[in-house]
Order: sequence, then C-alpha cells, then structure tokens
Amino acid sequence: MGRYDALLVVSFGGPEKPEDVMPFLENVVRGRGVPRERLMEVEAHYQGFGGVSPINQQCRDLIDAMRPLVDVPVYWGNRNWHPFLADTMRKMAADGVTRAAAFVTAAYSSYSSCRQYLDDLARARAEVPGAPEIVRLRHYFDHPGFIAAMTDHTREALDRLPAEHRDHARLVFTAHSIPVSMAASAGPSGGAYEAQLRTAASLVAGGRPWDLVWQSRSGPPQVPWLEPDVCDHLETLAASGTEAVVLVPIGFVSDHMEVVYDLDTEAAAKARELGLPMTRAATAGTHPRFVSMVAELLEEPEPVPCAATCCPAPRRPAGRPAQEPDQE
Ligand SMILES: CC1=C(CCC(=O)O)c2cc3nc(cc4[nH]c(cc5[nH]c(cc1n2)c(C)c5CCC(=O)O)c(CCC(=O)O)c4C)C(CCC(=O)O)=C3C
Ligand SMILES: [Fe+2]
Repeated sequence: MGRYDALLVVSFGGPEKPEDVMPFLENVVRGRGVPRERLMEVEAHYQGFGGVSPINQQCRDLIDAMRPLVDVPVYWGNRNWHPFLADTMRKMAADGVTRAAAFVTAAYSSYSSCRQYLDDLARARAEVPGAPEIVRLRHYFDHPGFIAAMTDHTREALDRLPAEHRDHARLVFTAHSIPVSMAASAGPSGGAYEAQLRTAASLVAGGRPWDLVWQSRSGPPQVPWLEPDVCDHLETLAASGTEAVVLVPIGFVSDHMEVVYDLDTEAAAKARELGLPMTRAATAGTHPRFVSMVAELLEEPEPVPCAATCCPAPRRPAGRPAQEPDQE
C-alpha cells in the first residue's frame, strides 16, 4: 500500500437506545433551524423502532466486509453519534496512524452530503494533537461498483413485484431533499447534487422509465426544499395510471432510518392506500461490488481535494441566533 496507513469510515451516526434519541437529534439539528414539532415527529419515528437507528450496525457490517479486502487497519467515526470522529481520531493518533484515507458514507456533492463531513473531519483533527492527515476519497456516485450494487438490488425489487406488473413498473429514485438554495450551490459550479443523482439513476435505470423525487424533508416550512416529495409523486403516478412502482433509494448507501421509516413505513402506506403495487430496492449496503469499490478507491491515484468554495455552508442572516429558521 504505502499511500495511506489506515482507512477511516466516516458516517452520520445514529442512536442505539431510547435515551440516545433526543441527544442525537440535538446534535444533528444544532443551529439549523429545524422546528421543534418536526423534531418531536422524528423522535417518534426512532422510538417506534425501539430507539435504535439501523445505521451504526450497518457501518459495522460494511467495515467487517471491507477488512479482508484492504491491507490497512479500518477505523470508524461519526458526525452525530458515538463513535464520534474526534474520539476515533484520538485512537488513530495513539496507534501511530499518520495518513488515513477517509471513505464517507454519502456519495454526492452538497453541503450536507460533502462539505459538512469535511468540516467535521477538520474540527475533529483540530481537537486532537498529533491527529493523522486525512485524505477524503473521491465521490463515487457513478463508480461501477456502486452502480452495479444498485442495479442488482433494483432487479431484485422488480422480481418481488407480481409477475404481471414487472414489465410496466416505473422506477422511482429517491434522495434526501435539501433546501433549494443548498442544491443551487452544490459542487464546484452549482447543481451538482441533483445532476449527480440523475447520472446515477439513469445508469441504474438502463433504459426503463424513471423519475427522481425527494424524501425526508426537514427544516422550517417557509424555506423551499427540493420537490416533489415521494408520497405526492406516488399520488401523481397513481392518478395517471401507472401500474406499479419500484422505489430505489439511490441517494443513500444503507437501509437506515430515512429508508426504513420514510419509505418502508410512510411511502409504503401511501402506495397501499392508492392500490399501487410497490416494492423497494435495497441500498448498496454490503453488496460485494460496493465493498470492493472501497478497496479500488484506495488504489486510485490520490484524489484532488474539493475546492474550498465547493458546496458552501448555507448562509444564515448575520446577527440572528443560530436556532432561528434559515431564510432564503
Ligand atoms: C443530503 C442528506 C443526506 C444524505 C447524505 C448522507 O448520508 O449524509 C442525509 C442523510 C441522513 N440524515 C439522517 C438523519 C437526519 N437528517 C436530518 C436533517 C437533515 N438532513 C439533511 C440532509 C441529508 N441527510 C438536511 C439538509 C437536514 C436538515 C438539517 C440540516 O441542515 O442539517 C435529521 C433531523 C430531523 C429531521 O429529519 O428533520 C435527522 C434525524 C440520517 C441518519 C438516519 C438514521 O439514523 O438511520 C442520514 C444517513
Ligand atoms: Fe438527513
């Protein structure tokens, strides 16, 4: 190897017991103007699953699958819950790691899915004397490994539809909605979040009819976010005679809470109400091609880091307290 002496898996983090849910949510929304009512609603989603988000175990599974394929130690740190990035950074420093590659469990460019992780990595490093240098591996939304995993899982979901609908099913790709202003400034020249999602979706769709829609909208109601919402879109499709749908959560890499609640609970209930046959494709998870992709990324020439102006933080009006809603 040589280039890196460790691999650091960087993820979102999630609660693993009921008492962890509120403190986790406070970490996620600190200073972001998410209304209290929305937070209480989301808390109920987590408590409905026993206070356990699936995301941490999914990270452990991914790491276990990666270990045999990479010849450096693999570490794991989260942005919003234990194991926190700074604690992991301390462990890496104590183990003598000097230069680690970082694999982020978010595939696309935007403040929330890229820059915020970079900022959190930088903050964690600044807290830890002797912290290793961190080289963030490149965006992988169009990597053949990610696309192959999603294509396989989409095929499996098509096969779970009643046979008579398989040939006419519409693929509905979903991703986390973000504020319209964040989407406009995503990537080096704006619009990259949606453009990258469309690239990935069209590679997975392979000629079948498809749409890209949004899920998990947060934030204050007066701030515009990307639309349409997946549930509204299912209504539109049902009204226009669509026979069946396969939901493909192309915007995420594991079946975490936004997938099992917002799609498998909420969107699935909507489809039933509409009498619309629907299945949901698994995310990349521990698909062998997704796992081997990480090993391949480690062997690539060192990635060019994102420009400092890429995916800027959403602007908040000067002089307003951080807890207040963002304004456009
Ligand atoms: C683009 C994007 C991704 C994809 C990229 C990536 O994967 O990073 C993503 C992933 C995730 N989002 C997650 C959870 C949450 N996101 C929230 C809130 C927000 N997400 C946003 C964006 C994104 N989020 C934004 C702009 C907000 C508003 C607040 C803010 O400006 O930051 C909130 C607050 C409550 C609410 O939903 O209102 C929660 C609880 C989990 C964990 C799931 C689990 O626990 O299993 C995951 C993987
Ligand atoms: Fe989120």
